[in-house]
Amino acid sequence: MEPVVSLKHLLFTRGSFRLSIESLELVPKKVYALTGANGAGKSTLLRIMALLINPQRGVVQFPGITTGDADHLRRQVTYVEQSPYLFQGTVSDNLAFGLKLRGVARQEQIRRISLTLSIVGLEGFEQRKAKELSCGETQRVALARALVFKPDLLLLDEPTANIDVNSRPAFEGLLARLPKYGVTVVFSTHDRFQAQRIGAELLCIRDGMLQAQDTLCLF
Ligand SMILES: Nc1ncnc2c1ncn2[C@@H]1O[C@H](COP(=O)(O)OP(=O)(O)OP(=O)(O)O)[C@@H](O)[C@H]1O
Repeated sequence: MEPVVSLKHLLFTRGSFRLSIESLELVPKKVYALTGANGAGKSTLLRIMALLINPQRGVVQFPGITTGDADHLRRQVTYVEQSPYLFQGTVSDNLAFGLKLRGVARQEQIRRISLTLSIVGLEGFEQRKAKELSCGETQRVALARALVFKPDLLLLDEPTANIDVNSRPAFEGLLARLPKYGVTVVFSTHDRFQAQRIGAELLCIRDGMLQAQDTLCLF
């Protein structure tokens, strides 16, 4: 099976920090949990895969995504930050913004927004004010805002960090279901047992080095 993303001979340095990955291939429609201690390089790796920062050496390829050009590729690979920013206006406004920019017709916008909100468990939230949502709801809207583009690869930086323990199982269930919609998910977490609960494959980084994929991730 062709990987969604493939990293080869990657080296990224920033001051004394060094992220080095000889080879990593992520297969389609799977969930990966990226774990490791503070400062291990999780966010850096996600941002490299999101093409937001460039490594000094090595290649990041997307053989599983049929690309016309760099813009097309950026649309198929979406990244959600740990504390996502929703702008003022409704939930629907937040989801429609990128669709409008991409020239999606109004009726199709409405259809996709409603479908995506139901995927993240926020049916009927279209007209809710974005700034009046709880942390957990904000996180779901941010996820919906990324999913509405139907990405092939979804990169989430600590998506459950601001979600309380009671709401966490529902959010984890949501992450586990995403491959059903054709998405490959990579999310970072400090909770290595979360990978087990979600049925995600564990990717462990220690001091900027990716550990062998079946290694117990202790840090
Ligand atoms: N904007 C930046 N400028 C300079 N150094 C940075 C920057 N962002 C991160 N770093 C450094 O790069 C290294 C890797 O950071 P990164 O954020 O990738 O780690 P992480 O595993 O995501 O950490 P955490 O679990 O604390 O979020 C750290 O040493 C960090 O201090």
